Parts: sequence; C-alpha cells; structure tokens
Amino acid sequence: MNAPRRIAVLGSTGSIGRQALDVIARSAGRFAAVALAGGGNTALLAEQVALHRPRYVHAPAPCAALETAAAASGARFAPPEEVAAAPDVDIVLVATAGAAGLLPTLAALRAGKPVAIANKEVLVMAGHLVRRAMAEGGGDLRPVDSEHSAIWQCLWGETPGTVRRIILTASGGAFRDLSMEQLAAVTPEQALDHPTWKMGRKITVDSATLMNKGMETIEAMWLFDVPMAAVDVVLHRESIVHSLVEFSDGSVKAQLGVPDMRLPIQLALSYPERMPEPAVPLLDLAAAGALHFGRPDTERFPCLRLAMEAGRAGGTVPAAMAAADEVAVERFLSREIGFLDIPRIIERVLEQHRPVADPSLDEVLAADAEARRLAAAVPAGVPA
Ligand SMILES: NC(=O)C1=CN([C@@H]2O[C@H](COP(=O)(O)OP(=O)(O)OC[C@H]3O[C@@H](n4cnc5c(N)ncnc54)[C@H](OP(=O)(O)O)[C@@H]3O)[C@@H](O)[C@H]2O)C=CC1
Ligand SMILES: CC(=O)[C@@H](O)[C@H](O)COP(=O)(O)O
Ligand SMILES: [Mn+2]
Repeated sequence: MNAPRRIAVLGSTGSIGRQALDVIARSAGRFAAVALAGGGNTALLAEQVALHRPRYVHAPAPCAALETAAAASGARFAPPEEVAAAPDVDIVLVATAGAAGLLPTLAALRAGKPVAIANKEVLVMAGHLVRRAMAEGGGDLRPVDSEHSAIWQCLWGETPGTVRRIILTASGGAFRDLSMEQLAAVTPEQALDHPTWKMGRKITVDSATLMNKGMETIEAMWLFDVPMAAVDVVLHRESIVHSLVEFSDGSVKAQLGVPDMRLPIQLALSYPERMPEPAVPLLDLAAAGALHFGRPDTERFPCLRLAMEAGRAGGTVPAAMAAADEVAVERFLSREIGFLDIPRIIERVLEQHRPVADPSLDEVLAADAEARRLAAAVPAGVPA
C-alpha cells in the first residue's frame, strides 16, 4: 500500500475539522492527520492530539492538557502558516472559520501544495491574492464547500470555455418560509436550526440570511474563473442536488448525494482518485420522493443581493462585506441586534466603505479591520 497522504487539518475542532478527522480515521491508512490547529476549544484539541498523534499542533492559547498531550505525542507547536508550507505536509485542509484561514492558504499555495478549501471567506476577501499565490507557487485548490465540490465534479472531463452558467443550489435556511414580520422576531436558536445541514454557528446563520449563498457566488467566481453574470442561485429545499453546470449546448449536469460533508471532504483529500467505499449513506431517490426548486427572494433576504453586488464591484468591497457580516452575525448571536439588522448593518458599512481596486494583502486587511469597526458601531434597529 502507498504511504498515507499527510494532511494538515486547520480548524480541526470545528464542524468541518471534526468530520475531516472522522474521514481520516476511517480511511484505512490512506490519510494521516500530521498537523492539527484549533481555536479556543483546546480541551477537544488535546483529545484529538492524543488520538491522531500529529507532528504539528497549534492553538492561539494552549491549555495545560494540550501541552501535556502534545508532549506525550511528540507534537511540536508551530503556527498554521509554517505548517501549511512544511515539506512533510502533502495537503492542507483549511477549515478555520473566517479571516484566520487567509495566511495559511496563501502560504500553502505559494509552497506549491494542494489546498482543500472549506473556508469560503478566504476567497471572498482575497480571491485575487489566492489566484496569484497559485500562479506563483503552483499550488491548487480542491473545493470542499458542497456546492463547489459538485461544480468541480460536473466540470471534470469537460472542455474549457464551454460553461454557460453555474447554478448554485440554496436550501433557503432556517427561515425560508417566514414573512418579514416573522423575521423581525426570530431568535438565534431558531436561526441555528438548519433544515438540512449540521454546521458551525456562523455559517448556519449565514445560511438563514442567504449571505452564505451570496458568498458562495463570489467563491464560484474565483474557483472556476467565471464572471458573476455566469453565476445563478436556485432554491432547493432538500439539499440533495448540490449544484449544477449549464454548458454551451444547453446541457445541464448536476451532482447529487445525501447532505453530508464527509463526501466532499473525502473527495478533496483523495483527488484525483475516488475512494473505493462511500463516506456517507447512499442516496435513495425513491425514498426522497420529490425534489423542489424555486427562485430566491432578495426582498426578504437582501444579503444575497448585497453579496452579488459586492462580487461585481470587486476590490476591497467583498472583504468589507465579509467582515461586516462576521461582526453582525456575532452581534445577532449575542442578542444585541435583531435578525433584520444583519443586512442593514452590512449595507450601512458598505455605504461608508472606500473601495480600493486590486488591493494588496495589507489593503485587504485594512478594509477588514475598518469594516469590523464600523459594523460594531452601527446601532440596532437603524433603517438602511
Ligand atoms: N460546516 C460546514 O458544513 C461547512 C463549512 N464551510 C466553511 O468551512 C469553514 C469552517 O466552518 P465550520 O467548521 O462550520 O465552523 P466552526 O465554527 O464549526 O469551526 C471553526 C474552526 O475554526 C477555528 N477558529 C475559529 N476562529 C479562529 C481563529 N481566530 N483562529 C484560529 N482558529 C479559529 C475553530 O476553533 P475552536 O472551535 O477551537 O474555537 C474551529 O476549529 C467556514 O469558513 C465555513 O464557511 C463550508 C461548507 C460547509
Ligand atoms: C454544506 C454546505 O456546503 C453549506 O454551505 C450549505 O450549502 C449551507 O446550506 P444553504 O444552502 O442553506 O446555504
Ligand atoms: Mn455550501
């Protein structure tokens, strides 16, 4: 048997990270977790280190249990940017939430590594820098986000230049059937109750506002090198059709499966091979019965429109939007603002943002910091 692929799992304590470790543990030695990086949940990270015995570990503030587990397993503390470029790492899975994924992604691509990219904020903030790092270092991106994994698979074997339209499916999130009046009164607990997927808190709220889908339109532009005009969104309640590609001749291809992230995670790690065994329960279409499709409503869910406009504007606008969204979602989760304040705050921040075209990394980070400051200062309940 071949030596295992050595995987750095950045964000190993999160929803994607934990599922990735499950995929790795079940891979019968095809994959090994050689680096683990978490955030504040150092107790879980310590357990993961004891189980997977990685070479590298990282947490912003390690606890005693993590220090002990690392020493016992011979793991060395190293920052994610160093791990991402280490010669004894074959693939970097970026499953850190938010802006923290940016520097390791750039480091891995500049070092010529494949990056299994779950973190969409990285592409939203700085897709142009990501593509530049790929060109400089020769690294490549393997989409983990379910829709983009679907599109990736639909494109395998197709002739470049034949894509007419990328069609992203959206579940519609927790509040897809609510009126504006009802949306004004929803709680964080209700927002976190996603109808089809089990995910981290931030992305689950983004799904409820349709910001997740908006960010995915920008993610698709950078991953598949298409303009926003070639990206479309269709509502699909069941999350079984993960996305579609329409080709020049009118033919449409889709990828289907049960809503379970272990499949796209596994595929990004095994590429270009498919694993011999399924990572997830098999799809039973007869049991599913009916699949539904519809148009998204940007009146009730303006974040989709805001994100698509930001994607068209480019420069620092998507970075400012993503940063404002991160702050607004955090404020909503801590009950400081209402659900409908999320798009209002983002819109208010974007009105005040002074865009920079083709920004440097420093300019992206400055736009991010300024948008966070502005978003924290917008009071609740202010009309856009
Ligand atoms: N969950 C899903 O099914 C999907 C997720 N994605 C994307 O994948 C990414 C991760 O999502 P998800 O797993 O749901 O998120 P989670 O919130 O569950 O996990 C986030 C991970 O990032 C770590 N983290 C957060 N902030 C920091 C920081 N400042 N520095 C270092 N580490 C940090 C967390 O550490 P800790 O928990 O220890 O604090 C955790 O390991 C997101 O970008 C999301 O959009 C995309 C498609 C599907
Ligand atoms: C699993 C995954 O890829 C999520 O990004 C998912 O797409 C969220 O569902 P929504 O379609 O509700 O945004
Ligand atoms: Mn997705």
